[in-house]
This record gives sequence, C-alpha cells and structure tokens, in this order.
Amino acid sequence: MTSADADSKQNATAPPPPPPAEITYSGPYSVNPLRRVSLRTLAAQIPSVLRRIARMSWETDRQAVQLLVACQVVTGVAAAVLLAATARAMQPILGTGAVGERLHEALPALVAVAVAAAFARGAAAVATYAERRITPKLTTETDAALVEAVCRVEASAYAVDGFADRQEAAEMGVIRTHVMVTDAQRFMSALIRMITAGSVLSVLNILMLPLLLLAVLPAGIGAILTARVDYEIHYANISDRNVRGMMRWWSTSPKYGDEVRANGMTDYLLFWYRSLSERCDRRTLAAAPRTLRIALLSSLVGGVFLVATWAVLAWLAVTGRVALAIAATAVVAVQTTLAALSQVVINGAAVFHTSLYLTDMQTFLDDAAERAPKRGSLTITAPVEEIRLDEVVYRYPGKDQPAVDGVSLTLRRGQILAIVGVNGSGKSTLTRLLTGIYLADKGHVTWNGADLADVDPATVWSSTGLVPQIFAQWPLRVRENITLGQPRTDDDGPVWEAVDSVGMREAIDELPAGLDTLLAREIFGGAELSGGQWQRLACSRALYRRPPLLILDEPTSQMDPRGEHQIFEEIKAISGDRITIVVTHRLENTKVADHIVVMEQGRITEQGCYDALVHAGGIFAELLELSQDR
Ligand SMILES: Nc1ncnc2c1ncn2[C@@H]1O[C@H](COP(=O)(O)OP(=O)(O)OP(=O)(O)O)[C@@H](O)[C@H]1O
Repeated sequence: MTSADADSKQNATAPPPPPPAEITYSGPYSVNPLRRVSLRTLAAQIPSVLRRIARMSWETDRQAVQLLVACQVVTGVAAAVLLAATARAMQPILGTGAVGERLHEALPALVAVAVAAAFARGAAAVATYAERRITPKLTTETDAALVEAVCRVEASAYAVDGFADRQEAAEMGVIRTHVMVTDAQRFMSALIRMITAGSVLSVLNILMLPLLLLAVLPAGIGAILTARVDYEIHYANISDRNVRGMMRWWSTSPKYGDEVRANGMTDYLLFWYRSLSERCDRRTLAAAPRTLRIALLSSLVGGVFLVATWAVLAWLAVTGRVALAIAATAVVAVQTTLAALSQVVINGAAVFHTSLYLTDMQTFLDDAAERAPKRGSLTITAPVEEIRLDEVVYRYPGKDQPAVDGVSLTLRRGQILAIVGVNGSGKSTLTRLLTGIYLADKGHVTWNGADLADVDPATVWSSTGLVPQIFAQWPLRVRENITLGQPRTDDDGPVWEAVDSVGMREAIDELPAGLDTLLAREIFGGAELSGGQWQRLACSRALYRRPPLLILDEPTSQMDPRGEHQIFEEIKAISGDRITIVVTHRLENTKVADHIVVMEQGRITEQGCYDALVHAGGIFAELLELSQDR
C-alpha cells in the first residue's frame, strides 16, 4: 500500500471534525425579552415606535419630514374627494336617461375623481422622494452612533459576557433603519386612506365597517404573531450569527490566507461556516410550521368575515335597502378600505417588527452609555514627572483570579522600565492599568499625584504612546498610519523623522506613491508591507507622538536584528524626556532598562537592574539561561 493510499484510507475513516460550540447564556441574556409579553402590549408599542421614528427623522431632516406630512394630508384629502366624487358620479351613471346626458351630468364628478387620483399619485411620488432623503442620513446617523458608542465604552466592557452579542443584535437595528421610514410612511398613508374610506363606507351603511374590520383584523394579529416568531428566531441565532460573521472575515481575509492554506484549514473552516449556517437554518425551519398555522388560521377567519361583508352588501342591494348607485359606491369603498386596511396591517406589522430591533439597538446604546467612562474632570499636564502604582489589583470580569494582584511601583521621568515574566503573568494588563485603559479594582494609579479614577481619560491618552503586542494594520495611507491620533499637519518633516527613527525611509521610498501609498493590498492600487515593516510602522506611530509615557509591548518581535537594534537605540536616545516602559520576552533587550520588574501570577516577584537580576538566581536568571540554551 502506498502512503497516498494509506492517507486516503485514514481520511475515509477519520471521524468528522467536531461541530462548532453552541453558546448558551445563563445570565440575563438567556431569556428572550418578548417571551412573556402579551399581544396587546406588543400592538400597543406601534404608536410609540412611530413617535420615535418621527423624532429621529425630524432630527435628521426637518424639511423632508414637513414634506412627508404635507404629502400625508394631500393623500387623505385626495382619498376623501375621490370617494365622494365617485359616489356623486355613480348616481347619474346608474340613473335613467340618454347615455350622453348621463355622462355629461357625471362629468364634473369624474373630473374631480381624475384630479384627486392625480394628486394622490403625485403625493405618493413626493413622499417617496422625502423618504429617500431621510433614510440614508438616518441610517448613517444610527450607524455612526453605534460605532461611537462602542468606541467610547470603558475598555473593560469588552470583557463583559454578552457585550459583543448585544452589539450584533443592535446592528440589526441599524439595518432596519433602511426600511423604517418607508414602513412608517406607508403605514400612515394607508391609515389615512383607511379612515377616509371607512368613514365614507360607514355613512353609506353603518354595518359595513365593523364587518370589514373583522375581515382584516385576523391578518393583523397574524402578522404581529409572525413578527414575534421571526424575532424569536433572530434572538436564538444571535451568537451563531456573530461567530459566523467573525469566521467569515477571518477565513476570507487575505491577511490570514497563508495560514489558512498552508495549514490545510480550508475544508474545516468551510465545514464550520456551513455548520453554523445550517444551525441557524434549523432554528428557522423549526419555526416554519408555527408561521404556517398562524397564516392559515388568520386567512380562514379573515376570509369568513370578508364573505360576510360581500354577502351583506349583496343583501342590502337585492332587498332594495340601499339604492343601486349607493351600492356601487359601497363596492368601491369596500375595495378601497380593504386595500388600505391590508396595507395598514402589513406596514403596521413591519413597523412593529422594526420596533423589536430598534429596542435592541436602544438597549445596547443605553447600556454602552452606562459603560462610558465616568471619571473625574482632573486633567494631566505635561511633563509627567511621576507615575505611581499603589497596591493595584485588577480582575477581568468572569475570572476567579486577578490578572494584576497587589502591584506597587514608582516610575519617574527619564526612567526606562522593563517588565518581564512568563505568558499570562499580567504584563500587558499592568500596562493597561498604567495608561488608565482599565481602572484598578483596588489600589490607586496616580500620575503626578492625580488618581486616574478622577482624571478625564482623554487627557491621559493625549500623553501616552503605545505599541501593543497585536497592532492594527490600518487600511490608510502611510502618512496617516503614522500620524493617526494626532492633529492633522501639512508638514511631513516630523513624519519622516519618525520614519527614519525606525529605519523605514528606503522601504517607503520604494512604495509607488511614497507617504501617499495606500496600505491595503485588497484595494486597487494599494500596497502591502512585510510583518516586520508593519511593526516598524507601529513603532513610528508611537514615536511620532513624542508622548510623556511611551509603552512598547514586544515592539520588535517581528524585526530583524538591525531593526531591533535601531529601535532600542532610539528608545535610549529619547528616554530623557519621558517615562518609557518595555515589555519583552527577549531578556537581552532589558539591558537598556534602568529598572526591571519580573511578574508571576499578577505579582512582582523580583526587581532590580539587569546585572543584579542575572546573578540573583531567581526566575529572571532561569528565563535568561533558557533563552541562551540552544
Ligand atoms: N481581555 C481579557 N479578558 C479576560 N481575561 C484576560 C484578558 N486579557 C488577559 N486576560 C487574562 O489575564 C491574565 C494576564 O494576561 P496578560 O495579557 O496581562 O498577560 P501577559 O503577561 O501580557 O501575557 P503574554 O506574555 O502572553 O503577553 C491571563 O490569565 C489572561 O488570560
């Protein structure tokens, strides 16, 4: 047997890969908020949703809203005129006498019908224009509000269970804003047509209107129940959709294409993606019989009442209780009311459906606002002379053990501190506490004596420069990749200084448009950098800021020795003006530091200068020895 045969046999007998994990919540998100809400409560939400849509639209484009309201008024008046004129035209048309005379008599009413119809059509066209003016701006506003809300929360919120899923649910609210104004506008205009036609009908015969209402009401109830089922499915699918969205991006992004292909991941990723989709489909299909039952039952009940309506009208005409001309007008009024009622029901259900997602969006926005930093209004002014940590403790939400556990440290301007320790010992978390990205659960972090809990975070972050372990590769031009976060400048001098400090001038000169080159391989005309070049760029971004506190978390992990040497030379050269912190596993690099702290399980277990720690016989010496044992 060849090795290929063996491989194919093994593949044939290999168990299928495990399916993606199913996420079930045990906290507040485990319960669908609609599960115990009555139908009446659900229907009663519609007016408040309409008010909300009106308010949002008003804030977006007042002129367009005024235009929309004017169109609604025209629609109502046109519908009333149309029916009244139809009734007036019917009498001579269905009366006796020569055809020419009868038509002549009916002519003014027929002209009124034509004019009213023209106005109704015109109003509908202008209303569509107004809607189209409001919708894009409203969607942009809502979308931008959501993005801003997420960007402005305390960073600790990202670690809260369910935060990302609530965000995914809120995204649906943004998507629904595309159709929200259209649904609301159609609902209102159908309501106006229905009221007008209904009034005419009830004038003709009072019995007709309740019968018509009964004919359409079951469809309304059915539409609301179906919307509730749709929302239930949507709610149950949130987590899977969220994971699927992430998997889609990670699997198809060229950034990870090498890893996906060379590790033979394609089949499994596709299996994963398909499994998640099928799981969502299963939930949707499981609900199909329920929606069918709702549709059949509502059609049956509605149909019975509709037959009754026509039967009553026929009976009234046949028994001579209403004149033939009135009966003919009643036929038109019944048709108009029926069409308008159906539109009210369909669009009312759509508005209600939208309201469910808007509520999710609003809940998320409220929650995000709650989680926005509420610190004091103190400000930090340069120079930052001293940063102190005093018995600082920080535990991530849902974790048993603190990531940083009782750390005390003092840093002074001009000092370079190195933080070392094994994976997961709390180094990056410590840097997040130093910069006020997280606030300490216990203890204090002070800058120039001011506790970060009382300081406006924006003033802290205008004094920091951070090269994180995993840095963003922004799809922007080279220049913006360096200046991002700083006020706009037309002077490229400092930009080139930052480029030179990380040895990138040659590489940038070789790009098709130098500093103007777009760094996004996926976009036409865009260029790509190597991993180490991207890391140099991330360093240049932090150096360009000339911050009072410079933090570099594994800044040279992807760099060649020349690049690494250059960065550390630069760090040393500019260290006099600032506090510098370097987190690194390359212990040789800590020679640059004035002081080194070694972390273990969130605590500082050793500290001192390089020479002292090398001979201390502790974990630093052990890690250094291991790094040299090849
Ligand atoms: N966003 C997070 N949410 C929850 N737990 C986290 C988060 N980030 C880190 N942790 C946990 O906190 C602990 C400390 O992590 P941290 O990233 O600070 O370690 P580190 O020393 O920087 O590790 P490494 O050397 O691997 O970068 C770890 O147990 C980690 O699992």
